[in-house]
Amino acid sequence: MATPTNGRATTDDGKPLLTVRGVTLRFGGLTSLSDVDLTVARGEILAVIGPNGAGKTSLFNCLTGVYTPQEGTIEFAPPTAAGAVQLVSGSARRRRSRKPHMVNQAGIARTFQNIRLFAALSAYENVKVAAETGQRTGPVGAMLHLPHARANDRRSDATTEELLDFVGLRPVANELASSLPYGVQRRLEIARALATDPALLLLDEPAAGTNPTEKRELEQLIRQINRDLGVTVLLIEHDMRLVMSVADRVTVLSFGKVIAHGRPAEVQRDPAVIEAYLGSAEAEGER
Ligand SMILES: Nc1ncnc2c1ncn2[C@@H]1O[C@H](COP(=O)(O)OP(=O)(O)OP(=O)(O)O)[C@@H](O)[C@H]1O
Repeated sequence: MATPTNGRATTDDGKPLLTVRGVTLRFGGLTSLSDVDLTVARGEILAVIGPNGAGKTSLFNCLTGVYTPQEGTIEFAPPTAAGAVQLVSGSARRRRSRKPHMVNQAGIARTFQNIRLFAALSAYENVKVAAETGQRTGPVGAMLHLPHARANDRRSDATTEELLDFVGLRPVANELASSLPYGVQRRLEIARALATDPALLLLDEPAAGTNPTEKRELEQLIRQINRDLGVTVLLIEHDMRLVMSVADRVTVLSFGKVIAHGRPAEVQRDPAVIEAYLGSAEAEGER
């Protein structure tokens, strides 16, 4: 594979990779995120948890340029970049936010709560399309089979094959994405995100809809991505067993606010966290 290099574990692991400061996102009268501060350190696995509607996906959408928060800044500092990249910046009157493809070029890749694969393409093609996005071959170069276009094509093939091996999907490389079982599609989506060589991987509920065996395999895969590829992981997940087992640190959101932050065991016994989850369970029961 054109081995991921952006996030390779380095001696400066622990320095901030992503810094979110004072982010507030409103939809009309509804405040989805309220003055959120969060730091993801290079090399770690950070989980963001919280009851339904707490603002977790909104946060991912702010990080990836889908939404522009009305307040706050987001800074990304991958080890390979000369300086920090401002993903969200600007004054109250003039907000600036990088577009999703620019966020990806900067070194952030994501998966989605509802899987978004190219259903009519094979598993192989899904990953290869992503591997090609980072390359500079234009349509004319590709059409004329120019030498650099052929070299890029070979590189994309190598990356695709190695990533499919990495996630254990080489045997289904030629199957249509839509024909694969749900848990396999989730792994494929992760391989596709990794093909863009990210320093930071955002996983939005990767265990949703998977069975217990797939959950265990996913847990292992997240660890391998972090340890073997040196990719920092920011994870949204409802499955507490998975969160408690893979996360180095956990941030808890409730009604758009950060209510707790720390090591998994600390967060688990934090009264504010217990209250937030109990409250949401009671509200569910009342429906
Ligand atoms: N595009 C939007 N327009 C209006 N409101 C929105 C929009 N996106 C999110 N919201 C609202 O923002 C709040 C937070 O939603 P969000 O999806 O971020 O929560 P979540 O923590 O990811 O929830 P879940 O765990 O159920 O996925 C909710 O009240 C939601 O209805």
